[in-house]
Amino acid sequence: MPSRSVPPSIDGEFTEVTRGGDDKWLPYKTKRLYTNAFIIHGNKLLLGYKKRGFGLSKYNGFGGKVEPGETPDQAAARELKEEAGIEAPLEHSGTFLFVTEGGPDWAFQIEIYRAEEYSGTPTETDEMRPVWFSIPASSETAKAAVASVIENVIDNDLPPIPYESMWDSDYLWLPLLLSKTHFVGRTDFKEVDGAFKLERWWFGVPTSTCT
Ligand SMILES: CNc1ncnc2c1ncn2[C@@H]1O[C@H](COP(=O)(O)OP(=O)(O)OP(=O)(O)O)[C@@H](O)[C@H]1O
Repeated sequence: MPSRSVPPSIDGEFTEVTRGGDDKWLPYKTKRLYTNAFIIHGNKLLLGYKKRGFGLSKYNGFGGKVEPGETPDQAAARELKEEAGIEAPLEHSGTFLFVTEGGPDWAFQIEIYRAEEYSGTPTETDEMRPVWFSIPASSETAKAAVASVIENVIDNDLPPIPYESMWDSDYLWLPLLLSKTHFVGRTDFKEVDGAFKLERWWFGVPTSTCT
């Protein structure tokens, strides 16, 4: 059987990590840039509970639209400060394109960031309520957990990452972010009665990082 091609929006050499659904990728006219930032502190992950607007009642990283004249890096730092009240040395971790059937004719291009340190105190704002979750142990996170014990920031009483209250595609790429693996991806959703259903997806990592 011939191997299936990567989605048309993916440029460059990437090795597939996961895909699902058919190959009928939705068309879109333009892309709009957004950011999403995640703080990983020892074995804890900081998420925000969205109190208004797009993604209402979901847990997500902190982020929003890249404003005219801003780079995505600048927007990510600004949104983290505005929505969670903190600053962090954010590193770019991945990019994905999100298109919705029954939604706008443009695609969200979401630039994802991570940081393992931060300054300030996560503070609830009009838009987001920051909440810590525990990161499950794996070979990578076990190392972080050891570091947490040393730093005395370990906390075993936290709830696990609430994938059931997050975007349906988060479980596909969040483990890559947690393990510091750069990724690219594409998701197509269908909007039915205000709910977003994942229809097809593709995520990959740069071929040069594969062994
Ligand atoms: C599968 N789809 C998705 N998966 C994961 N995250 C997603 C997402 N689709 C949008 N997001 C994020 O949701 C935030 C919306 O931002 P949003 O509140 O609309 O922007 P901004 O803060 O600029 O708006 P206002 O100031 O309220 O106008 C922003 O972080 C964006 O990256």
